[in-house]
Amino acid sequence: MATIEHWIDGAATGGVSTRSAPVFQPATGRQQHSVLLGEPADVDAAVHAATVAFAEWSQASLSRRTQVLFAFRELVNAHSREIAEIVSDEHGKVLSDAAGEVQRGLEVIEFACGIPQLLKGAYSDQASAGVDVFSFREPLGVVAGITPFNFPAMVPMWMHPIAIACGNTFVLKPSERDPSSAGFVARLWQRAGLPDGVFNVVHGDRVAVDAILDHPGIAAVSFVGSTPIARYIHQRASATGKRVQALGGAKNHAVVLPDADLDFAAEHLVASAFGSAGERCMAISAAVLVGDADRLVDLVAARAADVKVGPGRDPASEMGPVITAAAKERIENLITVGERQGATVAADGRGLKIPGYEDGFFVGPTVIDRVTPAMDVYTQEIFGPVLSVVRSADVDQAISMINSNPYGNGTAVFTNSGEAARRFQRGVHVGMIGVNVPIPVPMAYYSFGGWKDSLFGQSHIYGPDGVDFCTRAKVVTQRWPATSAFSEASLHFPTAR
Ligand SMILES: NC(=O)c1ccc[n+]([C@@H]2O[C@H](COP(=O)([O-])OP(=O)(O)OC[C@H]3O[C@@H](n4cnc5c(N)ncnc54)[C@H](O)[C@@H]3O)[C@@H](O)[C@H]2O)c1
Repeated sequence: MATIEHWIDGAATGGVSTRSAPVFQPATGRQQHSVLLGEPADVDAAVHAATVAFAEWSQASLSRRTQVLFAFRELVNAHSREIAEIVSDEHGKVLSDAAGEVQRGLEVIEFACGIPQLLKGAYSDQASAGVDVFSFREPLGVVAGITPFNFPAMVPMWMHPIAIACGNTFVLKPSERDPSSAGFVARLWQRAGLPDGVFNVVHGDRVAVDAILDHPGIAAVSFVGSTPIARYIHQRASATGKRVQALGGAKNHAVVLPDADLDFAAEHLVASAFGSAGERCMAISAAVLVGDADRLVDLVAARAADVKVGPGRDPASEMGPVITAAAKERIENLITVGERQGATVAADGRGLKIPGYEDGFFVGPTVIDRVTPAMDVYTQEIFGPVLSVVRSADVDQAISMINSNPYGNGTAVFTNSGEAARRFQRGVHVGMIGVNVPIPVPMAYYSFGGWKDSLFGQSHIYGPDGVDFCTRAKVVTQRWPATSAFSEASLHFPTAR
């Protein structure tokens, strides 16, 4: 059985790693291969390669950087089907979802293609004082990315194309549950002409993560994953003086107001809650219903029962399995606890067996009605195909429910009232808001991130904020000729005109 290796300084390597973890195929429940678990010395080797490569890459002409990025974009596009197949097999999501994830990654690469040419500072005309004052942005050095299992191709692509476009070098620590696309992408970077050592992959668990967080050669850490780990990463990386952005988990509410088109709302609730088996940071996890809740619950439960669950590679499947046997057990257990705490199960996905895939980690679409904010199924991030229905008296109660929740990733409102939508947008404490659409999918050209426990660190990820995160400004004040008449006081403390 194959073992997935690290990618350091332009080559696959086992490094000093002796530990490995099994990688399962969620549809069959069988082990597909293993992945090496990196040691601190493996991280050190990757950081060393990235540091050496930084000397050349940070000085590469803007035209060269742009050409490499365009070539990388072409290669990812040409191999998008293969990347999607790797993702679908290891993660379990249906092939169309995996292909969609690669497309979103491509959009970030396209955004990154323009960065080298557009990376600008500012100029201040101080000609009267005989000086020029200008600023420019420089890359930081070695940037590390630590990523979750749920978008194994896309989330790393939120990070490395922008970091590399800005002139940094990169060390990626992907999720150990679906690690294979990282090495595939590394080879595409190499074929695109990226110098060896600029993009490296170290697989592993918390041992490799801690080695990254403590490594003095790493300037910045970008993390996406669950809230407890995001909080930990932010604290530990900050303690060692690194720039850090850490995106955490989510509990996304969608509020349906009485004037909304209920069929339309039901369709979107189902697509958002059960797409990729609910393993999306922007999945709607709680539907807050104001008004005719019974009718909407019936519509959603009927649609949930119609979702075709099966292996990701079957073109008929609309939803695949969840990532691990442990995730299946945790999700099913939460549903049972919800029932015990007084909720009613309107569509039940527990114990689902798919013919021919009896050992797969399948949980069917589940709708739990009459959930209250005190129940575990509401307070915990489920990260599975479960939609909780909470009934609310009015929009203000719904807003205060959302704001009392520690997560602040995204939310949505379904209504035909512009005034209610506007009140909702202004009132909620979250980072991404959908109006008559589910939680918006992040786009490449604007920065995004959650509020509260969904984002640690000030900077958001990708888009313009990603460029700021991956660079720092230098301000130059210069006087030519060196001997020209100049008054320091006139520059910094101009006298009244
Ligand atoms: N906010 C966003 O945009 C966004 C996007 C995608 C996923 N997510 C979140 O990611 C989570 C799902 O992904 P996951 O289960 O892979 O997250 P996770 O936090 O378990 O793992 C993320 C990364 O951290 C590492 N890690 C795990 N435990 C660690 C520990 N104790 N010490 C150090 N490192 C550790 C993992 O190896 C992995 O690379 C969900 O909470 C989801 O909401 C958020």
